[in-house]
Amino acid sequence: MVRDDDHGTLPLFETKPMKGRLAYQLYATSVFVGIILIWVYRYSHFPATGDPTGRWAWLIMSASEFWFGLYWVLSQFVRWNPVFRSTFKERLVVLPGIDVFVCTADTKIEPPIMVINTVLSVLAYDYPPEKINVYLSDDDGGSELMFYALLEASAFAKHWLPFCKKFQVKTTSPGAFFSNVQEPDEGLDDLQFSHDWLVIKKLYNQMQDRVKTATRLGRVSDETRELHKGFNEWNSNSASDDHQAIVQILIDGKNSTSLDIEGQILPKLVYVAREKRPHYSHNFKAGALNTLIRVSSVISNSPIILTIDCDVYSDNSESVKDAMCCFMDEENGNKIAYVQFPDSSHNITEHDMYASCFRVPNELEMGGMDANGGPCYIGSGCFHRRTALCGAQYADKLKPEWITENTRNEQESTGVLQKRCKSLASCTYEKDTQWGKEMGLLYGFPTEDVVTGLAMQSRGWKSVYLNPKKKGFVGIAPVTLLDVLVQHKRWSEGQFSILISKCCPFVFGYQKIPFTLQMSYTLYLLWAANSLPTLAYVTVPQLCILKDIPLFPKVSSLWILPFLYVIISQYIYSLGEFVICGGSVKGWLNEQRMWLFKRTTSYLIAFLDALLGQLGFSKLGFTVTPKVVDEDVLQRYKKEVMEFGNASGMFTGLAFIAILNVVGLFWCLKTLVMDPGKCVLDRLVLQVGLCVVVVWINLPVYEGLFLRKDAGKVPTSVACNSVMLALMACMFVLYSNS
Ligand SMILES: O=c1ccn([C@@H]2O[C@H](COP(=O)(O)OP(=O)(O)O[C@H]3O[C@H](CO)[C@@H](O)[C@H](O)[C@H]3O)[C@@H](O)[C@H]2O)c(=O)[nH]1
Ligand SMILES: [Mn+2]
Repeated sequence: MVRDDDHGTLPLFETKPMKGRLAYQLYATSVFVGIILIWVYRYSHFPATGDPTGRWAWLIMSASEFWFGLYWVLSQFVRWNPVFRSTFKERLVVLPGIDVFVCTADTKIEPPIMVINTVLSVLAYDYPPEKINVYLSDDDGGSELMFYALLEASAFAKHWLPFCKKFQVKTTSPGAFFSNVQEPDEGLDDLQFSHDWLVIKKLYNQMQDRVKTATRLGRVSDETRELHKGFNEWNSNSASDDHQAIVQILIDGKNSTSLDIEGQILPKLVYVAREKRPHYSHNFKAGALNTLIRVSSVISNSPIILTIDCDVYSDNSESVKDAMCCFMDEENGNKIAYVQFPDSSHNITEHDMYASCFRVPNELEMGGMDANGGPCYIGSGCFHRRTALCGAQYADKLKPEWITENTRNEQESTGVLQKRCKSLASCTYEKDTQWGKEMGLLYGFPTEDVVTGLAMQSRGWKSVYLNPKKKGFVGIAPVTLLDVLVQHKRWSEGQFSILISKCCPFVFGYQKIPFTLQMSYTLYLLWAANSLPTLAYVTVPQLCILKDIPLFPKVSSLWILPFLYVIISQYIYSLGEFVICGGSVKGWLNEQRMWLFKRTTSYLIAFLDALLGQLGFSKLGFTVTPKVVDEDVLQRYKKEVMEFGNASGMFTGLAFIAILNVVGLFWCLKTLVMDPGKCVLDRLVLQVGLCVVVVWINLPVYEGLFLRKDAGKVPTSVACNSVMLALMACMFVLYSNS
């Protein structure tokens, strides 16, 4: 650390509160008053007599609104007082070593060429190469494809790293770099750059062709297999769920083969495929990461660990230094367990049709969590303190050791070392140990990340959120509606099962983390629980229109005011918040649609699955999100045309709701025309308004149901089922007694 004689030690990062919070706090208080008035209205206007259907409906509406009110209160905890951090990289003097963990699981939906781009992007960090160690975990270890691709990457790195260094390239994923930076053609200064650019681009293309060809063929040629003895680890019996442990150090960082073309040392690069056997539970990504923690502890044992997914490349070569500023800060660094960067994607379309940007959480809510004790860990783009990740309690007095020793014996040959690592990657190694419980990533949840972050905070550590202008990490967002819904099912199920397990923030974090942080976590852990009230809100009032049962105050009643105030002001606020965070109005509308879609499908299934799981009836799974799709699907995605081309039950649910709301709207118009004396608009105005909003949100669904002809339309079977279900529900309500 820099010693400044006048000021003592200068801080390496600073924290700034968000401006204009008082105005927000006043506004939020007014909304809260509105919410209370709504609750009062529900309670005081309960229809004590009359139609039991009406009473049930009223009860359901009251419960839903009570829930939404409480959820709104929760959402204030991440909005009340967000903070933002910035770093002073130039003040850094000590640079600790770092181990980077990249996980991949399936060569079919996670193409090796994408994975090695991610690996190359971190190899080329603007950081001393002897301090970088990159580990790739291949959970598809039955095939040698990924190993082959990594071998190609290790050769290409010898050209790529000097190039990045020479021209201070920030986007160090070659694929992304060559698609962003077109060949420079002007200016004498650029002569050298143009020349090198062409040379490297050619090398990259050749490598890409070779890797893609092998991927397409699904195997590696015999000549290629001769190139490296590591290929001998695979034999004809290897299957992705049945193979021995494989550890191959591709770049050792010690000998003459670990130099780049300019004679500079290269970072270490290690391929790891943990042992897999049928009938053993492998604990998905959490298990993969724990294996890497152990293997890396023998080879490099760096004090800092970065975890990223195979599609998430580094887009800012300075992120390591940014993160180190937090850890190394004299005053506050000591208590930080992890530094989380936001999740962003490079394939988002203009208006973000599937709301994959997480705009408001990234730009605002994570800062709110940071103020409350630290952001949650979201799996990718997160730097950890090794000891904290391995289960250490935070201890005030303990000074961290930045220069750590690994257990590697200098005389030990690579072969012997690899063998030692293999035993750490075996199926049985974790038996009767604390791995997955007290040590490393926690097992038993589809969102191992969130629960592990919470565990670290509950051991007394803090975390920090860094969101510099130039994004640190960029991944791939799913490009079909079903993939998005399935991903959200995994997340919301994982989150909800944390809440109903012993890892709940109120139990796990009891007296360990601040109350405000417990509440912030709860906001996300309760995603799934939003499904029931939302489902009620888009079905019950609609069905009640058919029976002419009013569920909201009349236009002529003063009680309508709190409803209007809360609804309108919250919509305007949410739009404003979204736009300030960098979104468009259409993007916001898309977000509202996805919000409805997720709550009525993914979250509902997740809610039920999590409960069943808690009771021991359902087994844990992890559906890996596809990172590649067919060309015509991709074209539709680029044109922002929704993809329904799958006979999924989730789509039946969506279409059912869409149709029900149209029926409600028509019924109301029918009464208006045929029975003007009934004053439907006065009595049912909010209900009708609700139908209008839901219908409007669902316009793409009707299009997919009735108008489109392409392969992405709603399949006929889904359309028939949903229409039938909706009509049945209406009939049932219309012709039931009372
Ligand atoms: O058995 C498995 C399954 C997955 N993965 C890897 O885990 C990562 C995340 O999987 P993905 O399908 O891309 O899930 P996402 O929904 O995109 O991932 C988010 O959510 C996960 C938790 O649900 C976190 O682990 C991730 O970091 C976070 O980006 C990928 O690199 C996979 O290769 C494995 O290594 N082994
Ligand atoms: Mn992903």
